[in-house]
Amino acid sequence: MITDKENMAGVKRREGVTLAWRHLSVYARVKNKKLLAKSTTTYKKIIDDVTGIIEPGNLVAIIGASGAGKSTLMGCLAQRMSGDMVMEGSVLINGRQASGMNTRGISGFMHQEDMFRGALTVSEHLHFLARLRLDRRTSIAQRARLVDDLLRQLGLEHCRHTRIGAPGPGQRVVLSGGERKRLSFAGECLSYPPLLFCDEPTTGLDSSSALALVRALRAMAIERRRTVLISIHQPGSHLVELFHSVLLLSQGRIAFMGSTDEALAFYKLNGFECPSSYNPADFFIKQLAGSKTSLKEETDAEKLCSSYSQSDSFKRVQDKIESEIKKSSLSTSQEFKIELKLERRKGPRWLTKLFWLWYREMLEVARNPHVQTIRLFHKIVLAIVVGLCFTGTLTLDQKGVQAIQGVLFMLVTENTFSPMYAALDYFPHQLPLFAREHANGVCTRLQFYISAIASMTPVLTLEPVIFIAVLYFISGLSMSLNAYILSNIAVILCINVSAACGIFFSTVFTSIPVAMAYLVPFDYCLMITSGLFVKLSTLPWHVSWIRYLSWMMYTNEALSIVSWQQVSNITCETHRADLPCLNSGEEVLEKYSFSASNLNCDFINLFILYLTFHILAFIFFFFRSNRVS
Ligand SMILES: Nc1ncnc2c1ncn2[C@@H]1O[C@H](COP(=O)(O)OP(=O)(O)OP(=O)(O)O)[C@@H](O)[C@H]1O
Repeated sequence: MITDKENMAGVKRREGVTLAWRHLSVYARVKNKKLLAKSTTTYKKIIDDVTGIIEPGNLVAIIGASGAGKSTLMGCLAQRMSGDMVMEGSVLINGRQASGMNTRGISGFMHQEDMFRGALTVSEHLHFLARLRLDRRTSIAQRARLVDDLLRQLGLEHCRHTRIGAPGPGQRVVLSGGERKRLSFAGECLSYPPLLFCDEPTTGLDSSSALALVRALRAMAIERRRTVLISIHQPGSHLVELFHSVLLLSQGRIAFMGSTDEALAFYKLNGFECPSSYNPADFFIKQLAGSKTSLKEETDAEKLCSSYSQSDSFKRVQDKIESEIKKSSLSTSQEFKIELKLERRKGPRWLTKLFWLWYREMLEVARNPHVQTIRLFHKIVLAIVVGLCFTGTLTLDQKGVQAIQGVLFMLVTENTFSPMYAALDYFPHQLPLFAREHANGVCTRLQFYISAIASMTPVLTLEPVIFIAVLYFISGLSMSLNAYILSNIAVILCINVSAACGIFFSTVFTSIPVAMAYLVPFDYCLMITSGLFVKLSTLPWHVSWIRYLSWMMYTNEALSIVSWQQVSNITCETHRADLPCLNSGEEVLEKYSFSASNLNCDFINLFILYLTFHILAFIFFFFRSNRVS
């Protein structure tokens, strides 16, 4: 077993915390959207005036039928409620009002549905979590030992180098359900938090895996004096024996809280005797899920809840809470912080976290090479097809002017639309996992956002470089080295602005189809004002401002300038004076309302658009992730 000394270098052993809650009610905010009238909000009561206490060294199980409110109560106690929930009453840690920051700082939360980055191996997942969550003074050797010990203790050693895998279409799940649960538990055990919440940890496990997991939880509670609260559907009798206490929940109310024997005695007192051959948990749930026989009559569950609120067991709970509050009033808030070891904890440095988050994202990109390979293959094939269409047409005469502008426009469109639509999926897809990691203190919103963008940038740089190289080579477009480099910079900026715009739309709208519905007309406006279809100086005043938002226009102008500014003689095939003839690159630029002096401005404007889209996207991401978490 790993000792606390090894776990947190320099940090003294934690004494454990007492979690209590008084008159706690939780409501779900339900918005009733109406088509033509103002939408209204109603509140649905999910947890109804509950009071309870859990002391250190105890493993307590919330037992109740499906929909009883187990997950909601646990989320509320752990201060990890979803944004549409409202809480009333108080949650106390060591007798003091718990704040979200304090609770999350000292607790771990194992969710009902596990979520991982499927491309990582079991060992990598734990190593990353250790780097992102443990005290910065934990040495590399200590971290490695901690991970090794956890893998051994939880029977995950045989799959330490196995990829976790991900469920879903086109994905492969490699770890079994039980291994995923144990891995999820291992992640929470890394820092051995004084408070551990596990929402349905045994769901989907066979009885022996469930037993092993609950035994590990019990051992953690006893040996390390941790406070462990789990919710469980229908535990087998061999599991019930392992709980120090059960919290029986029915429709958001507590029907009993205490040891299993006390619960059986309480039930008996209320006229419900558990047959000796029965699993107590099944018996409890059977009564809790009982239905009304008439409108006036109380259900068995309601009777039990009312009886419990008058019982001696409930009074004892109240007395314990009172005594906790009294004890806490004797200490100062500084002493409280010291008690929780909050002030001594030194999390990883901001930039260190950012680096590991970025590294993890890059590993995911590298581990999914087929996605990148398909994208690169698509680019190369398209560049070849476009290049072949223009072969032999890119001459310095009147027909060549149109062909060269066509090639340049292809560069713009190909590096605008596909990256923009591809980016729409990224944040909605990552948001649930981010919300969990954020609540567990793994990363801040800004760290997550920057690491995600930084991991996309290498691909968004490589793709246009390859596309331009193949297209220019096949089509035979000749230009100076300087012009070639500037073209690359313009197109790299273009693709990154497009992706930033896609990300912005994906953070504003909750669904991808809705985002697409708004993005398509926006694209058309940008394309029409890009300079190819209509002379910009002739645009009517009410739409002419759109071109200032059009990165397609800036890129088109920059590419046109670098391609034409050095050209001084364009052949005029016709000698008829009444037909227009472009004699120089300057005249070509003039035809499209472009000016050679705008080159630097185009680059700067592209960069400003890149920053603006990301800043706006981050603001929307901030508020949206708030709602999710
Ligand atoms: N955001 C919400 N809006 C409206 N109702 C909600 C919301 N979240 C939960 N509920 C309702 O609250 C009740 C309790 O839900 P909760 O998930 O806490 O139950 P549970 O006991 O954990 O169920 P299970 O064992 O099936 O996971 C359910 O009836 C559920 O439909």
